[in-house]
Amino acid sequence: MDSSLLLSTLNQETVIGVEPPHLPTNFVWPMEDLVDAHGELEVPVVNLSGFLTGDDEATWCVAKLVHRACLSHGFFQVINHGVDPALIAQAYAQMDKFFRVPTQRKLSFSKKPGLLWGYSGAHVDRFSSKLPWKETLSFPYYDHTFEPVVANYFNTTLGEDFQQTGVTFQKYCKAMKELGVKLTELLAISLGLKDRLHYKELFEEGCSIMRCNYYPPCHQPSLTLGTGPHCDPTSITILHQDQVGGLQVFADKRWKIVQPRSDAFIVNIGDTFTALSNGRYKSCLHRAVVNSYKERRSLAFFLCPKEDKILRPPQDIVRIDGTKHFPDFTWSDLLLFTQKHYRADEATLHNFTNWFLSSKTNK
Ligand SMILES: C=C1C[C@]23C[C@H]1CC[C@H]2[C@]1(C)CCC[C@@](C)(C(=O)O)[C@H]1[C@@H]3C(=O)O
Ligand SMILES: O=C(O)CCC(=O)C(=O)O
Ligand SMILES: [Fe+2]
Repeated sequence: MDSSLLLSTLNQETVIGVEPPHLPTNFVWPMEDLVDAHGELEVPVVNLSGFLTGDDEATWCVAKLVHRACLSHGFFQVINHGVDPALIAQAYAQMDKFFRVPTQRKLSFSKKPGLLWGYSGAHVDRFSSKLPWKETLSFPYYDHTFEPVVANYFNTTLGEDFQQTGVTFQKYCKAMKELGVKLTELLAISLGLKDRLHYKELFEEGCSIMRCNYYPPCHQPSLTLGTGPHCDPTSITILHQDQVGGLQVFADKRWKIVQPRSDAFIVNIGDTFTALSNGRYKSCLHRAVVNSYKERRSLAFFLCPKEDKILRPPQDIVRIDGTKHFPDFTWSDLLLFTQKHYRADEATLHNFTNWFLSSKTNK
């Protein structure tokens, strides 16, 4: 399907009294992915204030909460995280400015094949079925070169009328990286590691992924999905959703609604951190549904380790567990798998492990 035709499908105006055309079949998802949610997920609320100010007792308390949440379905939310609410509001405002740009101009920022960075409309450039009802803008964040990589990205790739967007997301991503690295410390504590900084050096020079998700209203929301069922292949996701609601987590054999909280960031464990915890912490299975009455936005920051670092769980954990459940791999290996060989879903890590081991034995 031609991208601009597809995008006019995504962004069609509903005209009162005029029957909208049927959803194109490539947006229709299988029934098993469309099962209704049942009730709300009781999301553990982790108050970070004591941990962030070095209060040992408060740290111990939240580490136990995080441990329980990560053992069950790899999902919790954090409050008193230290991120300025005004910065979050500016990020949404700048994201809205981008997605309001005329279709042809957005298409001019399209991702190059095989690359993550840039604009995508329903991933029509990558997939021909189960198209997600969303537009995305993805860009890199790293800080070990001391250049403002996000501000530069917007200036050079999107042009000077997006200069303020770049400045805003430079600040936003810096805040996300700082929070993310602190969360790796809290996760190390929750796993009982002697060295609470054990994971930190994996991420300091990593290139993380910032993704703005824009979900237009859909006239047949029950037939499609904004983002299909999946576990994030990355390590830790720090997500803010607007107040419209749509994020759902699969827990206790049911899809559960995640009630938006404007003062909270949602944190979910990804496949890479599941491997780094030797399988103890669950990679959270989640999806995003759409609706017929209002667009929905989410800001997803995917913390990623340095691409070439060998990823393996701490020896203490493997010794206690008696076996190492995943092969040593790099984030570069897993990212390549999701971008060139496999569409990330609920079984990415299992299929990656088989692919990775078979490709090694065939060498
Ligand atoms: C490494 C990544 C691949 C995806 C973006 C990041 C982390 C989440 C992944 C994704 C969102 C999981 C669902 C499928 C996907 C194709 C999507 O809907 O965007 C995934 C992303 C991607 O491959 O672009
Ligand atoms: O938009 C959401 O709430 C979830 C998006 C998501 O899971 C993702 O981008 O990986
Ligand atoms: Fe996700």
